[in-house]
Amino acid sequence: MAVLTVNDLCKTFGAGTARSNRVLDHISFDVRGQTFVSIVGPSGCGKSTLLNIISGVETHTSGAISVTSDDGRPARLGYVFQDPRLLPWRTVRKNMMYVQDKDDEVTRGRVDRYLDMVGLGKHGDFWPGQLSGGMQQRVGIARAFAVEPDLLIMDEPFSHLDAITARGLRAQLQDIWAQSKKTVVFVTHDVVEAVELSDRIIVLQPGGRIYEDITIDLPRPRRQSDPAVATLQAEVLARLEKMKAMTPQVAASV
Ligand SMILES: Nc1ncnc2c1ncn2[C@@H]1O[C@H](COP(=O)(O)OP(=O)(O)OP(=O)(O)O)[C@@H](O)[C@H]1O
Repeated sequence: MAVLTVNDLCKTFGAGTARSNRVLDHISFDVRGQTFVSIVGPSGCGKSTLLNIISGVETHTSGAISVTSDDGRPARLGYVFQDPRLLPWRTVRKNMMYVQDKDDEVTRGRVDRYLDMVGLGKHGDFWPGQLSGGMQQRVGIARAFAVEPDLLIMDEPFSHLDAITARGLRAQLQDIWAQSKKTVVFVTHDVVEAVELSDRIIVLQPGGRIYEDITIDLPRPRRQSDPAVATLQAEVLARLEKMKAMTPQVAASV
């Protein structure tokens, strides 16, 4: 069943003015439950705008979008941003509990379980300021999964981290995702990252159209050192280079 359905979606900023800017142009796709889908594309192609529309902080100009739960209740969304936005005056565990509806034993147990999954089971009573940037982002990831969302939106969660930390977090994200099988929409600039993590990659092109919708059919867990992963990464990168060559104005913006 589709958790996210995007149907003929358009977004124009400043519609009807001299500065009218069409950012998403008749986009249609859906995301089935328990799949990990990445949205990639050059800077300015509308990735963040699409996420903002999915999460409801931005309106769309036309078309339709819906997020559904599997049991008919209002769909619950979870978010992981570039910056984990932890409240510095709350401990790690209290940051995790802050976004939960209930403060009962089941919820506390779930929060501790997700903290464990990201390797921070012993850090629940730490203050955010006592953690490294990578550890803070792990808390952000655990916090989002612990909400048990119908759809988890991740907006370039590793882009502020150094390459080694990001690689470790990608491996951890794969593990936590394999255990929880949440439906994820993940935005990234990084095709290599997208191939490592995703069941499917939707490539947006400048002007906000879907250029390609690529199925990534590789066994998990995937590691950078795996030749099959590296081969597919090279192939998808080559396809993006082709897109850039076809739209020369992109080259300057990537
Ligand atoms: N609130 C807004 N008002 C007007 N224009 C906007 C607004 N938000 C975004 N835009 C424009 O929409 C286009 C797409 O922006 P968006 O941030 O969605 O792209 P992106 O693919 O996420 O880029 P990046 O990868 O650099 O984050 C850009 O031309 C941007 O200037």
